[in-house]
Amino acid sequence: MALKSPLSADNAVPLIELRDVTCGYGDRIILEQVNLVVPRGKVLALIGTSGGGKTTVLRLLGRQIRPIKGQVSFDGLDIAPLNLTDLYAVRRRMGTLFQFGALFTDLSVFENVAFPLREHTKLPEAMIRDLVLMKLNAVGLRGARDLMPSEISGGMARRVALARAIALDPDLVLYDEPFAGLDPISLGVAARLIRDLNDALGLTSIIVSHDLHETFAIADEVAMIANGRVVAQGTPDELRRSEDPLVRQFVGAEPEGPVHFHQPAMPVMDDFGLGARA
Ligand SMILES: Nc1ncnc2c1ncn2[C@@H]1O[C@H](COP(=O)(O)OP(=O)(O)OP(=O)(O)O)[C@@H](O)[C@H]1O
Repeated sequence: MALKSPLSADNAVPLIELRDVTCGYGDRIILEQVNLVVPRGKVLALIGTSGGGKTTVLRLLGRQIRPIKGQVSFDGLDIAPLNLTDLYAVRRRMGTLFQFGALFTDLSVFENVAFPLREHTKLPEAMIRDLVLMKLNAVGLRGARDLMPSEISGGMARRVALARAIALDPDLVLYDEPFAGLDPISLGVAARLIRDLNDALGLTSIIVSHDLHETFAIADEVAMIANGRVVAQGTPDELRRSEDPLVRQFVGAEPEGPVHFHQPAMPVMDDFGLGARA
């Protein structure tokens, strides 16, 4: 398969589309009839309650899990029937930055960013060097190339992970909690960088985050997932102004509302053995 599908040039085709997707783990349904469109060039934030299924959406896109029903399309291509070679070609077009960046601790900053290039290409060393330094420059860390992960701050580590995520010039970058554990300044820097790289490199980005303030500041669109469904999708302003009780509860951080606080469980009396004693 060609690295880019013939549909790549067609801007009318969204880069990502989930159509009526139902999926879960074992017998447990997590997402039900979810529809989600991510237009090219945009930054989409996925927000919602813990355990609502945001990371599951990212797993669907990488086909780490498959839908029970419905279709997941990348660049107009249904990814469910792809053979492994074609699936890997699609995955190469997706960069990922998962929680805390997870750098290889025994590799230098330079080697961390070079890793995907060495794994997935046969480029000569001189070209790998240039590409790595370009990516490190883009995140402001060209000067940190020889440091080890233990010698850099958490914010710097996140930026190295970002350079690694874009090493192969992906079309799509998936961020799962990219701001977790960062101080407010590093968080602001990381958020701005995600936005700037998205625009400068012509990427499309999906960010799963609980940091609504930073996420709303950089996202073009926000989709909220609750109770297994996309309950709202719109611009940050549209979500802020939403009258939907679910959205208001979450965006306004109100403890009471339609989002369930408790995981479904047997009655509390039964769990503590009190039901039978009455
Ligand atoms: N591999 C798995 N096997 C079984 N259940 C899983 C698995 N991964 C996730 N789940 C369950 O699926 C639900 C959705 O998980 P997911 O990680 O997608 O939620 P999330 O919205 O990303 O949550 P958070 O904001 O806490 O990261 C959770 O209830 C979780 O327990």
